[in-house]
Amino acid sequence: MGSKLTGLVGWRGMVGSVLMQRMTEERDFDLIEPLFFSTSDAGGKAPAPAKNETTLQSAFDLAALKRCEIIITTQGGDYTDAVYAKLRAAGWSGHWIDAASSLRMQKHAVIVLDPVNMPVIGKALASGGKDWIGGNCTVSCMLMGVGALYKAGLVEWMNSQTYQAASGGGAQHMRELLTQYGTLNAEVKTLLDDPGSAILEIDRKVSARQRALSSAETAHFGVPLGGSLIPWIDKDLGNGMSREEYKGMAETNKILGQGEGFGTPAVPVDGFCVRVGAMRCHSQALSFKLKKDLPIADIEAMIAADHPWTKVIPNTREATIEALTPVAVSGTMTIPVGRIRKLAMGPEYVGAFTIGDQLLWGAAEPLRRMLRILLDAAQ
Ligand SMILES: NC(=O)C1=CN([C@@H]2O[C@H](COP(=O)(O)OP(=O)(O)OC[C@H]3O[C@@H](n4cnc5c(N)ncnc54)[C@H](OP(=O)(O)O)[C@@H]3O)[C@@H](O)[C@H]2O)C=CC1
Ligand SMILES: N[C@@H](CC(=O)OP(=O)(O)O)C(=O)O
Repeated sequence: MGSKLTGLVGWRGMVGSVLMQRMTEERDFDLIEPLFFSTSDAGGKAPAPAKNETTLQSAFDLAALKRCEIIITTQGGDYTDAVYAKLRAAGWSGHWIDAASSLRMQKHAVIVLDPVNMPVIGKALASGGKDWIGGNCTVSCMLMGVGALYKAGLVEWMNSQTYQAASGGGAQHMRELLTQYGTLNAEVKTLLDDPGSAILEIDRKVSARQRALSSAETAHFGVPLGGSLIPWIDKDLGNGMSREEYKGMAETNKILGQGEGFGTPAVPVDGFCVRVGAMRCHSQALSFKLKKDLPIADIEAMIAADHPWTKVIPNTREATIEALTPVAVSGTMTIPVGRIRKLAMGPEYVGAFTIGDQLLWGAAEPLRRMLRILLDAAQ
């Protein structure tokens, strides 16, 4: 083996660039023949990991796509909507690995997060599954942190309150956030430079500038995010819930192979999803009702033993502010879980706080690992 023709679509985007970086670090390109696609530069030069196929193919050319045994796309949902069904209708029976949400809840698709759901992936592989979709970043990062409790069947329900980074919106959203921070700083720079200036005057000027940000300055988030937050992410489902909040319960249960479509009860998962001014880490405060009263030490031990990337942070002020922040986690594969303690509601109620880099475990890494699973299975 070692030369499966693998199509890469979306490789120069933000998620795609992180995927390329991880594939290079893990030497995945040694195991495949990559074929690079583009929606904007067909005929151009493919990037460095290219071997024999050095010309960019059109990402809408079904004949070129059909040549691939595996296609990995991080191009986005509009691309998936435009191409996937046509490609299958044209008789393509290869493996489709996708970061977009479009196909996630379809019956034929598996949401991939192998440290959590390898048995679900293995079962689908054995029965001829071909569609492998990365989960919502918040859900994937949460399950990478506390999946051990779900796997042990301990969770009666879970409430989550998220603090989601600008990167979840895309590259332009990150730029907008930083530009807003700069604008606000510039507004009060002179006052900040004067240690004797009045803080309420600084606050007044910042608030006035935030409210005066133009539509161009808030083009991506719609309202100011720098120095503020936005308690709504993704579409309005019309039932009081945001689509991001809906994904919490739907995707968590589907990843675990339970609930609708699996003939078992779903674990209730609900809460609020909030955009904050972090760069690329999604943080979440979780409250569990467990099915039994377990000592905190046992819960910590289960989480710590689950897989190599999770790390229990002692529930102390020092350890928390050192290791349980987006700044500490950004760009790393570690999923810290801290603030683990019993809640006042009763002995079965447990709280935790977890953080994950939403471009790594939240987007690129589960796709990369699925590629490896397919390559291993073919050996
Ligand atoms: N952002 C996130 O946190 C997450 C995103 N996803 C999924 O991944 C999809 C892609 O997201 P993301 O990577 O943020 O999207 P990007 O906007 O960064 O990239 C998408 C595509 O835009 C085109 N593009 C146009 N201009 C540029 C430019 N200046 N630099 C780079 N690419 C450019 C590229 O296509 P081409 O080369 O063909 O022109 C690229 O593949 C999302 O739509 C979503 O479905 C999933 C989980 C998390
Ligand atoms: N909606 C996520 C990012 C994302 O792309 O999610 P999904 O893959 O479920 O569409 C966020 O804004 O943080």
